[in-house]
Amino acid sequence: MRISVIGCGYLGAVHASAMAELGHDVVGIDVDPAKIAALAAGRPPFFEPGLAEILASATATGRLRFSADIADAADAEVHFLAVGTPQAADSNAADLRFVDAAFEAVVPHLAEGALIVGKSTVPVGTAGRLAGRLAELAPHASLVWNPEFLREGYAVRDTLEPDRLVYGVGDDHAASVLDQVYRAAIEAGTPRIVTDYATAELVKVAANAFLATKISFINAMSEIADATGADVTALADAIGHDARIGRRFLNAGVGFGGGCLPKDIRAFTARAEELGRGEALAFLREVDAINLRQRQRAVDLAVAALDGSVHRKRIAVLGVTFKPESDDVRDSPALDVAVQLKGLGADVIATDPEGIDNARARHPQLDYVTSTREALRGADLVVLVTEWREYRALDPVETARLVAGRRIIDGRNVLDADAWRAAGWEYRGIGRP
Ligand SMILES: NC(=O)c1ccc[n+]([C@@H]2O[C@H](COP(=O)([O-])OP(=O)(O)OC[C@H]3O[C@@H](n4cnc5c(N)ncnc54)[C@H](O)[C@@H]3O)[C@@H](O)[C@H]2O)c1
Ligand SMILES: O=c1ccn([C@@H]2O[C@H](COP(=O)(O)OP(=O)(O)O[C@H]3O[C@H](CO)[C@@H](O)[C@H](O)[C@H]3O)[C@@H](O)[C@H]2O)c(=O)[nH]1
Repeated sequence: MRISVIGCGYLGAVHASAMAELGHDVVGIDVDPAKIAALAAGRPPFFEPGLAEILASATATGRLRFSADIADAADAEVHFLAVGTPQAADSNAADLRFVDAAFEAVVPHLAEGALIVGKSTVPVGTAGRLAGRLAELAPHASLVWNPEFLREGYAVRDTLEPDRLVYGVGDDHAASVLDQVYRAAIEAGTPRIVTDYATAELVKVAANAFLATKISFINAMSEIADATGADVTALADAIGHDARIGRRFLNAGVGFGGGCLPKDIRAFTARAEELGRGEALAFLREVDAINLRQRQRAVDLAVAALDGSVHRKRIAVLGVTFKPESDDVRDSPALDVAVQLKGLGADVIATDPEGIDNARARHPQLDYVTSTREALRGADLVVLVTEWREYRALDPVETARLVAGRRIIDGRNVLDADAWRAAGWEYRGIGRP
């Protein structure tokens, strides 16, 4: 099929490349000329495992093109909207300016029978509003909301082999067109839920609210574990054996960040308040508060490890991205911890395999080094805040030779506490004795 993907960020660039990989004829559109130039040259503008390969092969065949001119999307049968919906500058609500602008920009170019497919995460009610506007401006076209559930770090696989497909539709025709787009996944048995706009929009934010709640639940347990000498990782293993609970997303630590979970639970809360149902989601405020407290707890542990003051102490911060296998530093707990330590007067040396450029652009006041050894050399304290494989694999004996003081805070509970203590380290995890 002929497809356009409007917005080529973390979601859109992967979606465009994956659709071309499936054999569709795709044009990616973005307002950022630098991003378009990189993508058109077959270079991913961000780090995402597997993206470089499918981007290069699809651009080489000519099945995947990029343009900054929306008119180049005119002959597409299906237009995916994948622009950002960040938190508004002055409230918890989602900023829908980019969705509205992209929608208004594509409408004049819609061919007879064209389909607009919303992928961005939006407040419930947005699709209904846009469908009303489409009926006025281009009654020959229709709209579907098809939320995206990919995880950064696994984005290519999640797009090609999703857990489920959700279509919020206004008519049956739209669903059959989208079935052609996703034929490969449907034939492979991917569950497909066809529903109304509001339900589809809610499925997305409900899923993220549930995941965020699960993480904050275990982080709340980690606070109680710290107060009682219990071990939150053993607790998570034990409750996780109950299939109704499940072990995944029960890793206590510095908490969740990124361009999705934090802003999505806030936008969901704000939308519930607009609907006069703020109380129903009041618990999400607590989920957010617990999450932010985890960052403070890591900072407090650092201060305690250095006998009450980090001032002028050299602290190696391992990781700046919000999770491993991504260069994304949006609302990153790791970067937040580094910035807070710097604010307390520490000499922070931060390192990360992929995130340094993005981190430096946001927080130029920190010192960054690309080599882990260089970050560790002479450190009074090591703080592991993003669980990159390289950091999980650190050898306590070898690491001890590099540092000035054998103190480590494991902000992701991924190290073998016994092994580190045996090598003479003062080890502190989150909710671990
Ligand atoms: N990142 C993820 O893992 C992920 C997963 C699922 C859903 N989402 C949702 O997808 C949406 C996009 O997220 P993202 O992380 O890709 O954001 P992003 O900021 O990385 O990308 C958004 C892109 O849209 C472009 N853009 C803005 N206005 C435009 C316009 N009028 N026309 C064309 N392009 C325009 C921007 O230049 C940018 O490249 C959000 O709603 C997000 O919540 C993201
Ligand atoms: O047990 C856990 C699991 C995750 N995290 C943290 O939670 C954050 C989010 O992780 P993850 O959900 O894997 O990353 P995202 O790529 O942001 O993906 C989420 O947000 C996307 C955008 O909406 C959705 O599409 C995905 O389904 C949803 O998982 C990261 O900071 C993780 O470190 C924890 O602290 N403990």
